[in-house]
Amino acid sequence: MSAPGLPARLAAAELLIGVLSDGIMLGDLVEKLPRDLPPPARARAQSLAAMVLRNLEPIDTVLDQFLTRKPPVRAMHALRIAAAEMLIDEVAPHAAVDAAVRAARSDPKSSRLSGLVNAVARNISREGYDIWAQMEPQRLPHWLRAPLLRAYGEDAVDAMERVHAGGAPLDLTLRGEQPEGLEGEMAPTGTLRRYRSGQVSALPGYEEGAFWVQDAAAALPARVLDAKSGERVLDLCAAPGGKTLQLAAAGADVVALDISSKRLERVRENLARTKLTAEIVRADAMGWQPDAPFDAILLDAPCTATGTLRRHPDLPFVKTGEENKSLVKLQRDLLERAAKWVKPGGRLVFCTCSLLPSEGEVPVSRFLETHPDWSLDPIDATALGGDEHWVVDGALRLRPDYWAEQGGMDGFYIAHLIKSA
Ligand SMILES: C[S@@+](CC[C@H](N)C(=O)[O-])C[C@H]1O[C@@H](n2cnc3c(N)ncnc32)[C@H](O)[C@@H]1O
Repeated sequence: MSAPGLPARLAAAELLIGVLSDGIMLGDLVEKLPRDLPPPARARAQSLAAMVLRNLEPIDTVLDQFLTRKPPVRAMHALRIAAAEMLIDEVAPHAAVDAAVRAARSDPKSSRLSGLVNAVARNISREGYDIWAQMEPQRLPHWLRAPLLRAYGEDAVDAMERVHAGGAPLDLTLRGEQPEGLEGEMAPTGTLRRYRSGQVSALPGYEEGAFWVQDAAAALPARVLDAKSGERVLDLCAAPGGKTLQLAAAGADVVALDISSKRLERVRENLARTKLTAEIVRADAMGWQPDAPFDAILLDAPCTATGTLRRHPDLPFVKTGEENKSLVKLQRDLLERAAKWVKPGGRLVFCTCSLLPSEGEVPVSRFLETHPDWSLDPIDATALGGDEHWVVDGALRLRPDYWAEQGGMDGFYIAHLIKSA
């Protein structure tokens, strides 16, 4: 693979500064990159920054061998990016070293350090590979590692950390047939998985709306709900809309509700591109009331998103775990409200892309204890193309280390609840 152009490298360094120094999420930073940065350079910048964040701890350990003290931030990021390119992305060493030196020189704040960047990057190209081979994957932050150790044990957490280091493939949900020229590996659950990154909007079938980006695990809640043609279904907390599209593609009469106008724009764009329809409602679910009850509700509640670290390696650097408390209350309140909007005999899927039991198993079991008119319908994972061991106490407990050899999957908790008739 050749080294990316200078603009992509400089943009990657800006992204790293935004996450590590300013505590801003990558997604928000990418939106603010210069408009004239071409899409391929934008995509490359994002993937370089993500690669560094996923492996920051081991990359810095390698760099420590060649640095007597930490250089200023821009030179440090030039070196981190060069190390990631050489040691992880298999970029030819001379190209990565040259690009790092050019990046350092191009900025007045780091140009006087270009000699140091050159020397250290060359050292990595000679000796870094052997050191890298000894490195353990980056550890999760304590606020997350501790509850995951309690929930899943050390081997599972180690396995999750190994998968996090490798990032995520591109997963696509197909609207219908696989478009001609769109290559990928069909996962047993029906997701098309691509191992090469790149610009999604340039893929065959994108313009025609033949697919949308959605992690294999994130595609399962709508399949569990199994909406039928003509059913009135509420997608509660819908944006950016992957599940809305699935429900609409199944022929359901979908109301897609979310509090965020900005995120609902993405739902509108996705619906327009895929030529699917849904009624969009911008509202706070805590104050909204439907005109009539629904046959089924899919509640994808806001959560810590700790199941998505393969795709969001910035999260451990930006979040502290403090968010969990208010989210847990919101999840409980949303479930309580949504339950009232389901017809007798109707169904509700509650899911979160969290690995924390406090955002999955706990609220659902409390809900069932206090609502005798509701019961848990045990999920048959094999009918979805999954494995039996994904089911714990009748619900799907998906983990990033499942399908580890194929790039893993998002962590998700998915429960199927039925209201008595
Ligand atoms: C996990 S995301 C939903 C992802 C979406 N279901 C999908 O598949 O693309 C959670 C969503 O909940 C929304 N949200 C948070 N609080 C809300 C509230 N009080 N009422 C409605 N939506 C809310 C957020 O704006 C966010 O879009």
